[in-house]
Amino acid sequence: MTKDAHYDAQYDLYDLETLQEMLEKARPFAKQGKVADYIPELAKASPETLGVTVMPIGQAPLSAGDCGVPFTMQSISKVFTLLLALIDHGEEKLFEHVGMEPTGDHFDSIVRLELAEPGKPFNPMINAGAIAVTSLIRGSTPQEKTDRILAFVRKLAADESIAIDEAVYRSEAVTADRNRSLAYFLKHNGVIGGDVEEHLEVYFRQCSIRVNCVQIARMGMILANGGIDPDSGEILIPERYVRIAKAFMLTCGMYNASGEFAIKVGIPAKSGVAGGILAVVPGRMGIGTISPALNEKGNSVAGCRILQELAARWRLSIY
Ligand SMILES: NC(=O)CC[C@H](N)C(=O)O
Repeated sequence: MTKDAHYDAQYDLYDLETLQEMLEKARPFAKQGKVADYIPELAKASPETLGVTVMPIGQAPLSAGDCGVPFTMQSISKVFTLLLALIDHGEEKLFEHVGMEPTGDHFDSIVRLELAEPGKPFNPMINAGAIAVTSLIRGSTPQEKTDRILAFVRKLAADESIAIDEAVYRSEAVTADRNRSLAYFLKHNGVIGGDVEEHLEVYFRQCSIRVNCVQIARMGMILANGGIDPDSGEILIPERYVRIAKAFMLTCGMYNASGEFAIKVGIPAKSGVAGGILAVVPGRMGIGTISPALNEKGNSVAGCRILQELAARWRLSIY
């Protein structure tokens, strides 16, 4: 682990009391947000749910609040399909289909697909870019592709019990006119090939993978550790691809609030509309938070707040 001039060993002592205190400080902020309802099944989530897990590399995890409550990954899954597509094809091929720049637009925006030539989505963290990335995942059927994504997620989380929430999957699949529009537009532009409905099926299923804070904290911890499982020493992801994923999380992971998040928190993170956030403190820890009430940009209000409090207390910012 590299330590900068401001670093102090005391920050390696992550204590449960601080975590609980930060969670309680963030709790009132949930009232400022609203649970997503454009996917009807997500509207059933309780806005009161609030949980956090911190998993330092090589140390026991610390959890506070509702860290065991399940939620669907939604856009957090975009980080892992990006990694799998990189493993499947390498970066040269991947970047033929998706760009490297933030957009400043909402996560499901379509506007730049027409305005920017040649219609390539700006980055893999917005819906259009993620659908393009998912279309690249190897496998001969949607089932096979989904199984590979699920196996990858289970391996990183070290939890074979992780499964797809079928109710959320169905709910999204029947209400996804906007994502369908994006996908067909991408096909028209030649960014994706093959059967659009099959790509969408895989995309909706990856978004519906059911996790909890402990599981996403472990996935974040693997990214924090450069792709190596500290328990087994196994390389789960090539380091170069982890760097690409972290760079995208930092610049685009919180969509058009990524700049604000970099200033207030300062660590790579990815949010999802079910209210989860996966955060990575390079060389130190993975963090998972859940609080379903979102701000207008689609990020969990209390989740961002917990991360902001923890970053200030434990000096987590990478800057
Ligand atoms: N921001 C998100 O989490 C979006 C994911 C959601 N499944 C969608 O495609 O709309």
